[in-house]
This record gives sequence, C-alpha cells and structure tokens, in this order.
Amino acid sequence: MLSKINFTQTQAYEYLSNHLVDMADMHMKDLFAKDPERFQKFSILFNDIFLDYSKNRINEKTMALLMQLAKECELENAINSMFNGEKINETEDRAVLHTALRNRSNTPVIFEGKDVMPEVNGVLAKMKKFSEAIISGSWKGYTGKVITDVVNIGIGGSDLGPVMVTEGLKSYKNHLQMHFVSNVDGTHIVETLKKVNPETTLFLVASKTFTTQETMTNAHSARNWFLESGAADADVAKHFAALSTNSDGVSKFGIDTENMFEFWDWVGGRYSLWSAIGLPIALSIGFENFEELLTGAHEMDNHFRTAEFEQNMPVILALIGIWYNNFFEAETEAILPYDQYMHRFAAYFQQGDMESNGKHVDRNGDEVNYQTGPVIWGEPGTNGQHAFYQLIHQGTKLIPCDFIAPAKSHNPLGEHHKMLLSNFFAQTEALMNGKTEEEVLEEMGDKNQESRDKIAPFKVFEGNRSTNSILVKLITPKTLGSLIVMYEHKIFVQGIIWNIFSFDQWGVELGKQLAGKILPELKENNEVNSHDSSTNGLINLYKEWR
Ligand SMILES: O=P(O)(O)OC[C@H]1O[C@](O)(CO)[C@@H](O)[C@@H]1O
Repeated sequence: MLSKINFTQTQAYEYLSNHLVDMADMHMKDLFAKDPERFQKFSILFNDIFLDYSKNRINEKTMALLMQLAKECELENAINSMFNGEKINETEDRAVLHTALRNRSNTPVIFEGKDVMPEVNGVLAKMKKFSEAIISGSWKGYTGKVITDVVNIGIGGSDLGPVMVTEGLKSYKNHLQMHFVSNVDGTHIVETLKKVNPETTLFLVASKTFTTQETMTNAHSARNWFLESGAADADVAKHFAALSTNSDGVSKFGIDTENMFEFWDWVGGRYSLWSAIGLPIALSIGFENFEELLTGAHEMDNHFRTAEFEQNMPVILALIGIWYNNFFEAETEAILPYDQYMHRFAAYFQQGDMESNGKHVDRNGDEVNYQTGPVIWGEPGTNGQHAFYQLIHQGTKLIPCDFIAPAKSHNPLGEHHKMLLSNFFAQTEALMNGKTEEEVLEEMGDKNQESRDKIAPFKVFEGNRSTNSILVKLITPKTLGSLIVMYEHKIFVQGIIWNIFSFDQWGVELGKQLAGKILPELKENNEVNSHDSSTNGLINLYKEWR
C-alpha cells in the first residue's frame, strides 16, 4: 500500500526550504559559466529521447535533496505497489494496472490471484483481427461496401488519447478517415455526420462506464441517423462496435457483445489509450504500429521501474516540477511541442495531469496545507511564440516549460524544419540568458541618449526562466509511446509525493449531478426558483430566449 507521509514534514523538505534561499537569487547564466560540465551533468538519454534539464534553477545539491525527498516519501515502494497490482486507487477500491496493457514481455501480472495477461492478449488479438478486416476491406458494410470512415464517439479519456495519438502519428495513417465526436453539443455530431456515408461508416462507441451522458447521447443520435438512412436494426452489427468495461450497458444499447472490445476497471479512463480504447489508433495507423506504440510504452515502464532515481526520466521531471510548484510557487507548467502533429499533446496531458493531481485532500483524508497539481497548458511552437510567449519571457510569473522537438521531420520540406528547430533552440536559450540593460543599450547603438534611456527598460529580459528540452530523433509510434509514458509516470511520482490519490476523479461528479437535476427543469416552461438567484436568473432568461 502507499505511504501516507506529509512531504512537508520530511527532513528533505526542510533542507530544500533552506536551500531555496541560496537558489532563489542564483542566475542560471552564472551556474553555466561556473560549470563547463553542467549540460552533461543534467541531461539523460533514453533510447531516442534526450532530456536536457540543465536550464533549470538547480544545482547538484538541489537534485540530491529532491532525490532524498522521493526516498523519504517511499517512492520505490509506491512504484512496486502500482506495478504489482495492489489496490492503490483506494477511494475507488481499484488497482492501477494500465502498465499490464503494454506489458510486451508478457510476464505474468497477477491481480487478485489471477494473471491478467491472457485476457489482455485476447483483446489485443481481437483488435488485430478486427482492424485488419476493416483496413483490408474484407469487413463490409450493410450494402456490401468497404468501410471508409471511422467515427469514435467518446469523451475525456475515451477521446483525448486516441485523438492525440492519431494526430501525432498522422504520417503513419492509412486510407481510413478518422472522426472524433466528444461534445454533447449537437453541433459536433451533426457536423461530423454531414461528412460521412452510413453505408461506409464504422462507429466506435468508446466509454469505460457506458453511462457517460455525452457519449450515450451522441451514440443514440448516431444510431438514429444510421437507421433513418434506410438501414435495419440487424445492420447495426456491421457498423457499430463498443469499447467498454460494461457488457450489460453495451447489450442494452443494442450492440452485439461480439462487437465489444473489453477492458477492465483497473484501467483508469485517462490511462486507457493502451487498452481497447486504442482501437481507433490501430485502425488509423495499422495494428503493427499500435503494437510499436505499446512497445515504446513498455520500454519506458521498464526504465521507470528499474533505473536509479538519479537516472530516471519521469522521476527527474517530477521532482523538478515539485521544486517549482512547492518551493518557487509556480502555478502552471507549459508543454510546448515543436511538432505540428503533436498539436493535441498538451490538451491530452491537461486531463492526464489535472484530473489526476487536482486534489486538495491527502491520502489520510485531511486537507493539504501545500500546493498540489499545476495548471497544464500549451500549444505547438512556433504558434505559441506569436501568442503567449511574451508573458513567459517578460511577465511576472515563473512558468516552467517543457520544449519538445523531433530532430527529423516527417515532412522535410526546404528549410522548414531547420527554421522550426532554430526557434526551439533559441527560445530556451533566450529564456535562460535573457538580455541585460547593457546589451540592450549596445544594441540600440547611436540613438540619442534620451530615447535610449526611455526605451531600454522595456527591452530588458531578466532571463533565468526554466525549461526542459526534450529532443527526440523522430516522432515514431515507439517514441511517442515512450514519451506519453514518461509524462504518465511523472504525474504518478508527483501524486505520491503530494500524498494524494492520483487515480480517482471525484471532482468531476458535482457538476454532472447538478446538470442531471437541471435538465428536467429545462424541459418545462415554468419559471424556475429552486436555485440561487444567479442560476435561477440565467435559466429563466434562457427559457425566455429559446
Ligand atoms: O469512458 P467514460 O466512462 O465514458 O468516461 C469518460 C471520462 O469521464 C471522466 O470520468 C470524467 O468525467 C473521465 O475520467 C473519463 O475519461
């Protein structure tokens, strides 16, 4: 089981608090000047992923104390508990075994006395057969035509992962057109259905619980559209499949359980792209590439499980994040991929991180007296540069950033990739070095003294802004698999140290409950007065205007 240690009570926390006094005013520029080995010391290579964390406000003592913190919080024990299938998701009484889904070494993973691997492999085999039949065209729609379009209907973890990966690996894509419908806003399904033909479309209803309002509503609308187009009930089997843990719900909806791809309650929604929820990925890039994604994930699992903390990428990233979050009081973290295909990567980890570590009660059930998960955000470079980087460079907030870029492009067009990467390298250098007043004045040259003095302060960059640079050789299925898992485990490590439960998400329930109460009120025409004056007022204005 997981320890329940308040990390602010550890010896390492006290040492780190004292150490912060020394580090707070230290400029990274000086740290680099003093130590020619700094880059070598604070960087690490794992397969085709290189992490340079030298442009952080750290020195060897910082890292040693952070490692001590991880040890005092019994991180090693927590890692073993997760991989060994203990019910570490205590508030839902569940194990956390998404690592078994990508266990390519196939060693037994025992949960409640039973090896889960035969079932995992069984579903993978079914996904392989199905995806190959759809891609090859041997699977026919109800009028005998091949499938050309796949519509995945799901939300949250049943949408974001498949969207992010199919976009991230678009250069591996086959002929199938992929569509993703998540929002309960009718616009999403209506606009998608305009693009597809019922005779050649496969719908995947993706929901762990098969009760999620948005997904079930969209799935019913899709089925109605399909039947209204002239298809019969019996034809549903050729055009609808379910990805779920809930076979009763799937049968009730009218999907043959033959067309159901199963997973298990020890797979958290936001960690489910490795399960049957990954079927749209297998359809889009082929099953072999999906397996490569799993292999990359498994390799990062092994690295996380076996590497010393000092050489462990997820552990290093997590501890640096804690250094900023809990000592420098940074409130957000940006994820900035310099790769257009990765444009949903930050959005994916908004759920991954914020749904996992957005908690204010510790594992003892007590209110925390420290900060937990940061706000995660980001956009691909260079678009972000022309939008929000101003604040990162010259604003009043410290925003630690992860810059991610591939050395090779899938689209090596002219000078594009060199230009992209020149920006990637330049940004972290600029954020670290900044620009002093002397440099500004020198750059301004012969301008008259008055105008120089007036403008110079606006052109100064204090620098000392923290970044991690993650350079990968090429975004392949395997590398992407490893990259995703690197962040997954970073989140896990932080949750352990913050002494919170990272695998539940009770915070999303209240809004759902209240929406359930308000929906019947919207169906009536009478004035509503059962809420506060603001909510009543808004509902009544809506009723007047609709
Ligand atoms: O797969 P389901 O059961 O439809 O849930 C979708 C999403 O809803 C949530 O429960 C949050 O509301 C997420 O954790 C989950 O990924």
